[in-house]
Amino acid sequence: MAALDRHLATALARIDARDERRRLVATGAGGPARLDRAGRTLIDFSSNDYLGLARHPLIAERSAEWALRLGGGSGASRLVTGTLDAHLAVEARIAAFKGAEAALLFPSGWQLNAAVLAALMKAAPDTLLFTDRLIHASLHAGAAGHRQIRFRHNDLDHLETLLAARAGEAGPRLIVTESVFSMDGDRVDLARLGAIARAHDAFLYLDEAHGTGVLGRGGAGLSADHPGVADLVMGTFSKAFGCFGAYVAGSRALIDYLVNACGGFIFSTAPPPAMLGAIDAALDLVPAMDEARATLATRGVHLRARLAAAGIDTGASSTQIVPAIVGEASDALALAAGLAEDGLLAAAIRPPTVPPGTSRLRLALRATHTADDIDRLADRIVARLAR
Ligand SMILES: Cc1ncc(COP(=O)(O)O)c(C=O)c1O
Repeated sequence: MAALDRHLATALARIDARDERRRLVATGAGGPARLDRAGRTLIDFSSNDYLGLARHPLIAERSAEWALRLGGGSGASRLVTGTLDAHLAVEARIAAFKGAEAALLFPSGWQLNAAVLAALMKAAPDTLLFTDRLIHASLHAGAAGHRQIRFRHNDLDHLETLLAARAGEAGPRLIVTESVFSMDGDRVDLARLGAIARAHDAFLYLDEAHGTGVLGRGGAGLSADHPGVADLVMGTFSKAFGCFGAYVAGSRALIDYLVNACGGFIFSTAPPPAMLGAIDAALDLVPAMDEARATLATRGVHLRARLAAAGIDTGASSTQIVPAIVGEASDALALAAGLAEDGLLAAAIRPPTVPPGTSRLRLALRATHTADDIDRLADRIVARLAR
């Protein structure tokens, strides 16, 4: 056993002692908004497949068709021989979908944020980096090595105060936030944020991982309803799009810079044809899914009303992500375990993912949940918390 192995074992033992050991559990498909686990079918309130597209036949078929026609792998990075006509065609479709000059594909949203934010900071290391307190872990990875000036979550007054306090300092300004926050389901006030960014000559980086496909004109995200406000918009195809991969959209100059300076793009093999085919099919489907988006919004309104009527805090949620905030980590874990007995899968989210005292169930709704599914969930949460 190498010395490092002993450190790994010690670290794992510490995780065990804190009761925080996580394990991978195999999960199978179990029908619309259902999944199979350990021989049982559960109603799934944990996945991010908001439009129910992950098992859509058109996505699976086109993915298979492009793999059969173009191959299983791309063979090299995009700048060497990895760029196919299909990459350029899909990127042109994404740019049109987002109303942007240009777009670039990445293998995942995590990799994109980690690589793209780092590349922006590299262009001007004296950049003042303003970040919402609740930005995703991948954005922290991108900001590594740089001081973040963090504003209270979605508190734009606080952001303005911080920007004003540094008005005399040198260096460009960069604001990083999300359109829909993954643990709270609340959204940013993009019109006001845009005005603040303009007033302070700040570049606005917007993560639309949870907004893409769900919000905005044709599901193009919140930014689609506020053209020109964000300088850079990223999103992922792994959630509402039901497939995999991620995009960054913005000006031609921004995308050209990333092609030339973003290490996570340059030194990574080009996304494979199967991924491109799946995204291409989802781009055919998503803009036409206004009815599914309306159903999803209605389900959220109904669930929040049911939980509020029972005195359960759902925070500032206004989207398909509804937290049921219960307080202590042990309470959230007990509630999730109880719901699993009832046939309902809902993830318990605890510190450090959320602040202490705000442990919760993160309820992720889908257009394919029925009204009865939502009522059953609300009934069981209310009954279990009343015990
Ligand atoms: C806000 C946010 N950004 C980025 C990501 C990463 O996206 P992906 O799952 O495609 O890696 C996630 C995924 O959980 C997310 O919630």
